[in-house]
Amino acid sequence: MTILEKIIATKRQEIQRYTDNQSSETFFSGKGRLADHLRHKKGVISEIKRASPSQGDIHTTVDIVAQAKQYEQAGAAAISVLTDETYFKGSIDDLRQVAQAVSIPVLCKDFIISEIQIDRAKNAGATIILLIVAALEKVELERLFQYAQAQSLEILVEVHDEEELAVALELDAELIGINNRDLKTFNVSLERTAEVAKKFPFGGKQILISESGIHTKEDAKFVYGCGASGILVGEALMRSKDPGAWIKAAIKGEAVR
Ligand SMILES: O=P(O)(O)OC[C@@H](O)[C@@H](O)c1c[nH]c2ccccc12
Repeated sequence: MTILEKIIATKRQEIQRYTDNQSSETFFSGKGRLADHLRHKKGVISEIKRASPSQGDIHTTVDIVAQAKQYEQAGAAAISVLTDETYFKGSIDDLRQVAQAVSIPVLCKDFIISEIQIDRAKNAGATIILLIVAALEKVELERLFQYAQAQSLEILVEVHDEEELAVALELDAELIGINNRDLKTFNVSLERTAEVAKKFPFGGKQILISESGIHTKEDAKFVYGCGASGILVGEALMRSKDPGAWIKAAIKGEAVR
């Protein structure tokens, strides 16, 4: 069993137990669209990530609201919040707190396999959800994609290779993330972005986001140079003493395509 299969199996059990789905209050309005931001300028999607299966604990005691506000003040394009409890030590309440505290788009970062999770993300204040091509059958992916669209959510479709990119393009996804980390082996290489970008239809409505393993300003520059409009950064920001400075430097280091 790969780690991805293990996470999905756990998720199937977890969603049976969700009880907090009744909230009708949303913090949706006025946050804007990530796609609109990234169409005009390069951006950093800054992540709240307490722990991960590959790194173990990263920063479990973090004040997530203070961290999110620092991201926003530094000019982050959006904030990503890990909501998986078992493997990432996150929670839907983390997302709710962050969504209330900031006025930029908020991504619910989880392994979504059911509409229940999409409702829950929206109720907590997410404006973007993640759908991982490698985690879903094509019919499920299509169904969840359409469901999220109908809820006016933005959808980041995550791919890892050319074949998965083709699936994302078939869906007509606007936000496409290339995960530099292979969720089956945990291997990380920024070359993934370079490789998959060769097949990316630049100039159309699709927006490329490079995800994972971006640690330095040079890394950011490299993937922006491959054509990424956005980068998704977790660990480097969670370990940084000054995440605001990191974000500003990454934006400044942008390479023009
Ligand atoms: O911490 P990193 O290497 O900067 O990575 C952030 C983000 O890309 C990563 O958390 C991620 C990308 N896709 C995912 C899917 C599920 C969980 C986590 C992820």
